[in-house]
Amino acid sequence: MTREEVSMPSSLHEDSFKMVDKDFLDVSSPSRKRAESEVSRYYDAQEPVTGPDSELLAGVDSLSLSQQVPDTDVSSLPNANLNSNNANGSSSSASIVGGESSKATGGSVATSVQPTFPPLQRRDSDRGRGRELPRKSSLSMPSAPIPFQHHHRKNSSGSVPRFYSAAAAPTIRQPLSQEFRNDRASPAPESTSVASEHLTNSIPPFTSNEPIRPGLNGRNRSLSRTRSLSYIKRMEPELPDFMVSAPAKVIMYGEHAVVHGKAAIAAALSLRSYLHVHHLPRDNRTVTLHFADINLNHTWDIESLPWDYFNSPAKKRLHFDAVTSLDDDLLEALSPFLEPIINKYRSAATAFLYAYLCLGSKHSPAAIFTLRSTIPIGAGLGSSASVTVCLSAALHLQSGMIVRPSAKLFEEECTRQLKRINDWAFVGEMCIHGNPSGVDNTVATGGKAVLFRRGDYSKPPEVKRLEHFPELPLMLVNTNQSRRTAELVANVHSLRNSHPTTCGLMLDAIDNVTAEAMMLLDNKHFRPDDSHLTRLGELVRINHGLLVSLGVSHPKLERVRQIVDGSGIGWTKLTGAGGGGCSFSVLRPLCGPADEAKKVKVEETLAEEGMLTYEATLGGDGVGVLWPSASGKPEERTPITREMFLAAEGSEGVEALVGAKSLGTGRLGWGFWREWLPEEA
Ligand SMILES: Nc1ncnc2c1ncn2[C@@H]1O[C@H](COP(=O)(O)OP(=O)(O)OP(=O)(O)O)[C@@H](O)[C@H]1O
Ligand SMILES: C[C@@](O)(CCO)CC(=O)[O-]
Repeated sequence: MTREEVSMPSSLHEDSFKMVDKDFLDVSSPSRKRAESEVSRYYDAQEPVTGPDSELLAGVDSLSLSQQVPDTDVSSLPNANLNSNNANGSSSSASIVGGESSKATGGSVATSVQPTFPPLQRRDSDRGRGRELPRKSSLSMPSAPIPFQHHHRKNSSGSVPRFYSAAAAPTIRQPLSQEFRNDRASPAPESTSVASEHLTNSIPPFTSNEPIRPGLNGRNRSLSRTRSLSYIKRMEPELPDFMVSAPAKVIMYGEHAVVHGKAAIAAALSLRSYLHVHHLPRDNRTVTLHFADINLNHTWDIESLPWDYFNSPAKKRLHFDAVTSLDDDLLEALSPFLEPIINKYRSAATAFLYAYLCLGSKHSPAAIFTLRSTIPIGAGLGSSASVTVCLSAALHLQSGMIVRPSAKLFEEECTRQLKRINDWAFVGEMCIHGNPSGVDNTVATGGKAVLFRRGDYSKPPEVKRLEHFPELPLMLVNTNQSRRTAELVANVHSLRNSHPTTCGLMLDAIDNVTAEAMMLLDNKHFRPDDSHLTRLGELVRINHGLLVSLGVSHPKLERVRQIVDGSGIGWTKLTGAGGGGCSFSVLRPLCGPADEAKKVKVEETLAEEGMLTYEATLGGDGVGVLWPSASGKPEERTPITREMFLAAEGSEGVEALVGAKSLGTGRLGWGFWREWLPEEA
């Protein structure tokens, strides 16, 4: 699909609104006029355009779509021939469902950020965030065989789905992608794909006193080597253990409105989820999902999962498919396998199993997926998206469908891999949220900051990276009031249905706020001084007021606002879905000890009322990988085992053990998919 490129005169307002709303492109649209006059009034009140602000204005010219990555036709991808490999020899188009799935979007999600960033510091004690020590995996499987009866049931379109016997089901053997083949030829260890590394590592060191006999092709080998190799092969895991990680996010402007086709600005936050993937010996055919933070620990027998159903030509989704809705039949096929999991967390397990079955095969390696997160759960900071990005990245790496980031990974391929991770993280978000916009998983995948808009859910979103996103003085507050994103999103939908005109205007107003903020935030001449911060702060306050009117605030959030407003230290807004969870305040520059004292007083008051205060760093890296999960110099690599990961104490312990700050980035530390050369360790 070709992205609509709009050519407009590069004036301040026109350029800045390009990505915000199609309405803005129409110079006569009321929303465009409103925002223009707002912004003009602001700049008229500033210094003349020859002063420092002229630089600010000039920088706005840089807001354009020109950096968007062009769309890519999937047929040109090295692994586009996947479908033709199925057992029943069906043609490639037969196994792709939906015309749209055959296209890659080219959405630009990769970012350019500083290599490391300080972890978010909790101000209060680590209350309530202690982590479990290792628990024994429970092997619980549905006793009934795979339910095939639902295959005969009518689907939503009224047709009777086909029955797929195991024999007729295609066995999809994934071909080596081009990058994999290239990388195998390359001696550089950091450029190997997951699968190629597995091939080189899978033969263990061998020593024997047996006489050497000539083997095939004249090569020497011993008999016991042949015997022990088959034994060792069974006992050896197929792949080394590895880890992936993805950040939390803060929505600065536009939450909820973004679900209704408006734009939002969001940035990655320095809190992260970490997923450890431990591979089991080949003769073990189980997969375990251990979400340690929520005490979810479940094991499935790989071969008894409904592979035939997921791999059937009508249902099969491929790595490069952009799936924009969940398949009810597939969900139903999964339900017996999810029954043993408590209701509250079933959606998180669904997110895993759905992607596991779509992206894997009966032959997927046996593994334990263990997740721990430093992100408060259900608090508006995108904890669910961070988890689904980790799951998506891990499953793609495991199947060899993406390669690890390295200096040799050219920019287009990096963007393509990020897109795959993001698209499948969105599928996980659909399992957890129901109706996500996709902004959370997009930021958690690409990191730094984005302007995001999804007008048409059947099409890829428009994403613009905010290259110049500034370092902002923010204070994050967690009200500790739990809530569910899915419910709040549904509430706004029903309010809009009851009051379409009024709610429509409020959503337009939020869109205007985002448009104005965009001009300040994506500007290399932005100065976090009083005048620019005041402007941003006012927009924060206006956006919060509109969210209150949409009914997504909470008395505790209003209490935070009251305390911060009362002290005069900044401007406050809820972030994420609201209904509790977190707020953030843009802080005024602190001028001397009196201001400092006010801030300390605010923090104390909030702590007395049971709320946690964080100092946040925005704009960090997106999804990253630690392959293998080990630390130290090449000659003394120490594996980071699942047990060590589970035993790490609290968020600080996790950060100290596996955080990018402690392990570094580059070949021996965390690697991030970025569109620039990673730093070598
Ligand atoms: N650490 C975690 N371990 C396992 N599951 C998690 C974890 N964090 C989040 N989840 C899943 O995500 C759900 C919370 O998602 P929800 O969207 O309600 O909150 P959020 O993503 O933190 O907030 P928002 O969507 O407003 O940013 C949990 O119920 C759980 O299913
Ligand atoms: C409330 C919402 O806008 C943000 C949640 O972080 C929902 C979404 O965009 O999916």
